[in-house]
Amino acid sequence: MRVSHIRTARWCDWTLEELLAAKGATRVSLVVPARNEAGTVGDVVGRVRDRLVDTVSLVDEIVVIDSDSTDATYEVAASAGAVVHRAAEIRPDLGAHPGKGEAMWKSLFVATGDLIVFMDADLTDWDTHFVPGLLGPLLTWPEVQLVKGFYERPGEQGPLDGGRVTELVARPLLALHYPRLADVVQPLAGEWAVRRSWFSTLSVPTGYGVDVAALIDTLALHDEKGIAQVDLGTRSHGHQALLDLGAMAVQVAAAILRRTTMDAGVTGDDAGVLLRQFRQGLVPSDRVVPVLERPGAENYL
Ligand SMILES: O=c1ccn([C@@H]2O[C@H](COP(=O)(O)OP(=O)(O)O)[C@@H](O)[C@H]2O)c(=O)[nH]1
Ligand SMILES: O=C(O)[C@@H](COP(=O)(O)O)O[C@H]1O[C@H](CO)[C@@H](O)[C@H](O)[C@H]1O
Repeated sequence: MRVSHIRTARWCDWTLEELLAAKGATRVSLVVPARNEAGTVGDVVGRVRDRLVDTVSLVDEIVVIDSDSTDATYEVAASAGAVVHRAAEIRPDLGAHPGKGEAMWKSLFVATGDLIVFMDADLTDWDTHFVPGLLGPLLTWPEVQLVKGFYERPGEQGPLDGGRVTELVARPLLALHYPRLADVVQPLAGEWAVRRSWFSTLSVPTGYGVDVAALIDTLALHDEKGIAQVDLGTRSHGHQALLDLGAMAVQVAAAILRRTTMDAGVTGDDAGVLLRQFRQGLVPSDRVVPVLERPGAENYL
């Protein structure tokens, strides 16, 4: 049963020449949120700079938002040619929170693009065609506000489908509450692109709920026609431990449920969900998982 139709393309549906012609005076920012990614962020920045900034002018700036790193992420990204900002130092009057979504929200105060392409910093198997692929629909289909990437995920035991949180949390909750998004192949993909004018109106979860929240909010206001997805080929990334993915799952579930009538039950600046996990049998290990959301950045621009 086909429950929805999300317009789907392949990254190679547009040539670079076509995209450059469609781009005209539109500004494009690549934004990379990065927390302790000194091992991979230099490659992400360096290759995009080499292929899409220095050689052709598809990307106008590469902005790395250093999200409270304790390693050399800042220095590595800067020497690879990115404009680097520490999330906590952007608009200090607005406070600072940990998390990927916070880094992406704060990027709106420093990135200058009309179009923003987000890419994770922990990519290991990827290529620079991700960026033109994600820009294709935004540059050529005016009704599209948000473009989601999808890909095959090669694994040691053959291709993996979605990641663990994708398959066990996001997809089941979307099937229950947002069946119109069932066609979205990778709802949590960190590689997506959006019009600044739209993203800056959105409430943004500070943690890992950011990606799915933007998808749901785009559907709510713009219907399926506001969303496109692009096949980017193959992609591999670093993996977190299962217990850490438990915290990601809380944030993804909170972002989805908050958008239904079933609020996750937490509000306010110190909002957090107590997650009790068990290590070595019966040893409880508690953590408070932040599920805070930032109001649309346009309120502060
Ligand atoms: O507090 C955080 C956590 C993650 N990230 C970045 O968000 C992206 C995706 O996060 P992560 O790699 O932790 O997720 P995974 O890919 O392991 O599921 C990466 O570029 C991280 O460096 C971030 O900027 N701040
Ligand atoms: O899909 C998921 O369950 C998680 C974790 O994936 P893995 O089980 O480690 O491959 O990955 C998602 O979230 C990440 C953080 O935002 C993104 O980087 C991935 O693209 C996304 O698939």
